[in-house]
Amino acid sequence: MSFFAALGDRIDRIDSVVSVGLDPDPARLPDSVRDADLPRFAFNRRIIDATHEYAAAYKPNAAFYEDPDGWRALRETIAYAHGKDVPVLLDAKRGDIGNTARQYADLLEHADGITVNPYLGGDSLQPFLSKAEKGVFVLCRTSNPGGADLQDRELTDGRTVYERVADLAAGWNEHGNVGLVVGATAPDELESLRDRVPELPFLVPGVGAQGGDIEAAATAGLADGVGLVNSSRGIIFAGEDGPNWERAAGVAAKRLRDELNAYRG
Ligand SMILES: O=C(O)c1cc(=O)[nH]c(=O)n1[C@@H]1O[C@H](COP(=O)(O)O)[C@@H](O)[C@H]1O
Repeated sequence: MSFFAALGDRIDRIDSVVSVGLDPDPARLPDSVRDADLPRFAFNRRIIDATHEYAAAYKPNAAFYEDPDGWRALRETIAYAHGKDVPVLLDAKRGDIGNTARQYADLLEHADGITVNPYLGGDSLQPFLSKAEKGVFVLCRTSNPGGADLQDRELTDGRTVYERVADLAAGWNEHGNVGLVVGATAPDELESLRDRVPELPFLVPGVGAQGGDIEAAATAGLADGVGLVNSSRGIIFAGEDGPNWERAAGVAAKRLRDELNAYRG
């Protein structure tokens, strides 16, 4: 089954579009997991136990795993999430010349989808796009303050760079496996992109710790009901190092689901 068909099924089954970001910052891990063989996996496993009934997907960001133990923790995390029947989107933001991109695309062996960077153009993304059953989310209008520096620039044809990316991504969607990454901190752009590429599901990060717009995320993020709204720190560190940190994560995931559902209608 294709990534978006499976994601749509999961969204319908649990009535949630929440993506739980698994970004286990080592400096913030609770004491109770620090002595585990793989502390990041021990943490993620307990977060997954506490949140899976609200999680349409998990999104581990590769930055938190790029060392030998980290890769082991990531693989265990993905397998554990799959054991709970939750798809996993690897937030890797990759993009490179074809020969290198083919190696990066092997990252998709274990995950169900990936985030990619369009800066090197269409050929650099082919190794990802050609994996028809995997989801490929193209960075379009990012949530960080500097996202505007390049992405909002106007091109000679009057389009902004992020609009051009959206148009290109729509053209790359030969297998129906392409989505866009659009931050909730840019609600106007989010809404105009929904009108521009109505068929593309969005991954919308930036709610929670970055203070993004939940209403815009819930209304503009979805294409025919399919899309994801991600919170990482706002869920996984909701209880910080308190004794009930897992419970706090579960409560935060449920709260985000309910807030989004109030606007999903
Ligand atoms: O691709 C992403 O997921 C992403 C794109 C973007 O524009 N902004 C953004 O915050 N992200 C990621 O989404 C997550 C947000 O984390 P929190 O701010 O803790 O919710 C991090 O893993 C970011 O790298």
